[in-house]
Amino acid sequence: MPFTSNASTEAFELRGVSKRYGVIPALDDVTLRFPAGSNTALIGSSGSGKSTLLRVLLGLEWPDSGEIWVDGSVLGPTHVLALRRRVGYVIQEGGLFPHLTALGNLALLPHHLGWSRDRIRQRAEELSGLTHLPPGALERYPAELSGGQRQRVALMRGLMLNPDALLLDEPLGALDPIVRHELQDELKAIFDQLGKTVIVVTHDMAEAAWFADRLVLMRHGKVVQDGRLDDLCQRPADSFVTRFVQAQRTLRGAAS
Ligand SMILES: Nc1ncnc2c1ncn2[C@@H]1O[C@H](COP(=O)(O)OP(=O)(O)OP(=O)(O)O)[C@@H](O)[C@H]1O
Repeated sequence: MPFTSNASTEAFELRGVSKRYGVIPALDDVTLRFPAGSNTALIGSSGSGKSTLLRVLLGLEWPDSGEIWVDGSVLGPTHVLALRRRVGYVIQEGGLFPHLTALGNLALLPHHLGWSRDRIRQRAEELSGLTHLPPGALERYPAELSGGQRQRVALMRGLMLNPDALLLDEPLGALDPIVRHELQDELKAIFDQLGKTVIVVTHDMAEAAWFADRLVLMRHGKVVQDGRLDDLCQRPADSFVTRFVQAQRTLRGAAS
């Protein structure tokens, strides 16, 4: 089931989705649509349910109630393997296997799907160009790469199978400000170039607005506001949105 470019079908949709861990509501009656080809940033305080939202879209967790729709069909256990091949998932600090080289990490899933060594290397080299991974880095182990290089490899791993969508959970959270800034530019260029459905989780509103026109702000498992940066700043849905916006301290503000 390829992701459709038909505007009437959403790439992903949550319909009244709730998920609890014990007494904690990680997602509380969330309804959201993510059109094919759209870029969305999920923001919110720690523990507001952003990662859980990505995980239920991938079938890594199942909602207690409500439905997940992917490309016009309800997501069920039988779709999960196919879905994993069609959706690249990138997490903070990459989640690379330390005992495998960068290429070994990239090769895992394609190898399992029967790709030849040549095809895997060719795809890895193509993606090295796209993500600006330096020559020779494919042969190195994760511990021999910088944080930024590891994150590039993690992104490449997410892109290996040319997925229709990318779900990124704090992909730049662990990087120093200069590398983070560089990778923000590169990721944005990659999103624009590839035109995939992208959902990115970040704590940083400026980064969220850089990646996506649409910002979804969450709190205690609920969507508090869904709109553009301007809407959140100029027309906050409630006092939490105002506090969240004001908490994003600018350097200029800090210096004055
Ligand atoms: N496997 C789990 N077991 C128990 N509680 C969990 C589990 N996963 C998440 N939670 C809880 O569910 C809530 C939502 O967690 P989630 O990781 O989705 O939030 P988040 O917004 O991504 O947070 P952060 O920004 O800190 O990563 C939190 O209160 C968290 O402690």
